[in-house]
Amino acid sequence: MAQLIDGKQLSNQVLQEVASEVERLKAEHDVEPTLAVVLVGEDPASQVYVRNKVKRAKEAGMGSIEHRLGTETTQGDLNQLIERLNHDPRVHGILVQLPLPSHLDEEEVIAAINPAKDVDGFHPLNVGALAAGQASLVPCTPQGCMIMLRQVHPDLSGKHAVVVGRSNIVGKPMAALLLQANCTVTIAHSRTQDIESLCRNADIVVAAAGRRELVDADWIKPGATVIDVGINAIEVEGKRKLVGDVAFEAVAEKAGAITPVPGGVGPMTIACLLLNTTRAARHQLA
Ligand SMILES: NC(=O)C1=CN([C@@H]2O[C@H](COP(=O)(O)OP(=O)(O)OC[C@H]3O[C@@H](n4cnc5c(N)ncnc54)[C@H](OP(=O)(O)O)[C@@H]3O)[C@@H](O)[C@H]2O)C=CC1
Ligand SMILES: Nc1nc(=O)c2c([nH]1)NC[C@@H]1CN(c3ccc(C(=O)N[C@@H](CCC(=O)O)C(=O)O)cc3)C=[N+]21
Repeated sequence: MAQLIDGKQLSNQVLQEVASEVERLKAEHDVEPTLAVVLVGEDPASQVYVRNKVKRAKEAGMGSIEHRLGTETTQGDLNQLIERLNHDPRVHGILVQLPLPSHLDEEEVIAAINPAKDVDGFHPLNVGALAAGQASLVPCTPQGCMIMLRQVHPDLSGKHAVVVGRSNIVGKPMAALLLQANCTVTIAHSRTQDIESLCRNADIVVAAAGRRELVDADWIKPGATVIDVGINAIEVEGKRKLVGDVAFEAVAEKAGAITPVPGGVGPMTIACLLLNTTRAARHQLA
C-alpha cells in the first residue's frame, strides 16, 4: 500500500507559517495582507472554492474581500473593477475565478491585473518569469504539488516526471517547476500517443487532465509517486462526491506514494494562494 501524502495536514502547516507572517506584517508594518476574490456568474463549483478561500483567509488573520458579479457583467465593468483593485492600497492580492462566462475574454482580464498583485501567477509577466526561473508569484496548484512531492523526494534531481495535461493554470507551470528542480520532464496531453507506456516509465506522475479516474494501475511503475490534481464531481447514490483523475484504490496498491482527492492538492492550492498573498504584501511594502 502506497504512502498517503496528506494535503489537509500539510496545508495546515503552510497555513501556520502564513499566520505567523501575517502577525509580523501587522505588528511591524501595520499591514493586514488582504486578498480580493472576483467571481463572475453562478458556477456552483467555483462558489465552493471561493467559500473555502475566504474561510481559510479569516483563520490566518488575513483580510478578504469578495466581489460577486452577475453573469451579465460586461468586459468593461470587469476591467473597471480590476483597475480599482489594482490601485486600492488595502488590497495585496487579486484572484479572478476561472473559467469566466464565455462572453468575457480571460486573457484580457488576466493581463489587466497588476502583476505585483497577481497571486495566481497567471499574468504574462509572471508566466515569463517562471519560465526563466525568476518567479516570485508561482501558480498555486503547481506550487502545492511541489511541496507534496518534496515530502517523498527531498531531492528531485534526475527523476523522470510525466505531467498529464498542458493547461496554463496547471500543466505548463507544473512542468516548469519540475524542470527547475532538475527533473526530466515529459508533458502529455490529449494528442499524446501511447500515454500509458510514457507514464509507466515515470518516477513521478502528475495527473491534471480533468478526466475522472483516467490514470489506472497499469499506467504506474511499481513504487512511483502519483500526484492527483483532478477534481471531478460525480453522483453516487444521489450524493455529490469528488473523485480525481487517478483510479485511487487500484493505483494505491502499486504506487509508492499518492495524494487523495479530496484532502490532497485542493487544500494545498488554497494554502499556497494565501502564502502568495503574504508574499505580495511583503513586496508591496518596498
Ligand atoms: N486541486 C486543485 O486545486 C485544482 C484542480 N483542478 C482540476 O484539475 C483538472 C485539470 O484542470 P485544468 O488544467 O484547468 O484543465 P483543462 O481542461 O484546462 O486542461 C486539461 C488538459 O488535460 C489534457 N487531457 C484531456 N483529456 C486527456 C486525456 N484523455 N489524455 C491525456 N490528456 C488529456 C488536455 O489536453 P489538450 O490540451 O490536448 O486538450 C489539457 O491539456 C480538472 O479536474 C480541474 O478541476 C484545476 C485547478 C486547481
Ligand atoms: N483563478 C483561478 N485560480 C484557481 O486556483 C482556480 C480557479 N481559478 N478556478 C478553479 C480551480 C479549482 N481550484 C480548486 C481549489 C481548491 C479546491 C479544494 O479546496 N478542494 C478540496 C475540497 C473542496 C470540496 O469539498 O468541494 C479538496 O480537494 O479537498 C479545489 C479546487 C482552484 N482553481
